[in-house]
Amino acid sequence: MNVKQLIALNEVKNGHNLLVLGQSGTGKSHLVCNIEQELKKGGKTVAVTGTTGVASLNIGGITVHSWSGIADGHYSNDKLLQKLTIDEHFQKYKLNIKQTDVLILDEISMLSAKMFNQIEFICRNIRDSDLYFGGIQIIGSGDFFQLPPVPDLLNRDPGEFCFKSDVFKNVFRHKVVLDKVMRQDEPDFVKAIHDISRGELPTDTHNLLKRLQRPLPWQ
Ligand SMILES: Nc1ncnc2c1ncn2[C@@H]1O[C@H](COP(=O)(O)OP(=O)(O)OP(=O)(O)O)[C@@H](O)[C@H]1O
Repeated sequence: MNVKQLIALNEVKNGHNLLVLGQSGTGKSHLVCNIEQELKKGGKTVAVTGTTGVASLNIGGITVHSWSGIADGHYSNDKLLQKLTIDEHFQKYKLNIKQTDVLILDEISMLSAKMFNQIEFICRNIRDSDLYFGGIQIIGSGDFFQLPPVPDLLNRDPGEFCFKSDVFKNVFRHKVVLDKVMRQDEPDFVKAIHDISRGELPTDTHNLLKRLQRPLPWQ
């Protein structure tokens, strides 16, 4: 692992909630897998979750929706809590919440504020605690310049970024920004990805993209 990744791992080992940010290819998923292994070695129960099926598969986890029972978000907080308390079909989710020491939320940029708040609410209440997430250690990882949450108006979720939630600000007091792209080592290409992810197109990036233009094979 590189220096920033090691700093992040250390923060986690010290028991802090941690937000890991960094553009595409900076090694966020790589770090998450290492964190999982290290914590498991130390005897912790770690839940590795992502916000989409593909993101979860990438890190060998499950979606946070299937870990927690929030499904597509159509339950109110009280209804979901009631289901987790008395519905036998929800006991596996209740067990997840009760038994987990560390919850990893990968690709957190796609998790809406409403979903984030609901997960926090059920964890706190099921674990009967005053602490955020009922004291589960939370590791969020992602890049808010990548995909945003999908609005779900049917379930009254406008798709606000989770960082807009006050809970988010209080939960993530520790943050590490990974800044070394590990996936590519061509500086021009790395810079181009950085520019484009921020919606910018300076002349050098524009020229690089134009240089890559070629006719499609069937043209
Ligand atoms: N410390 C490291 N040493 C060697 N290879 C690394 C290291 N960290 C990451 N990598 C490699 O760099 C590549 C990109 O890493 P990774 O997929 O974790 O990035 P990411 O930030 O999650 O990217 P994205 O945001 O696109 O999902 C992977 O092939 C990974 O194995």
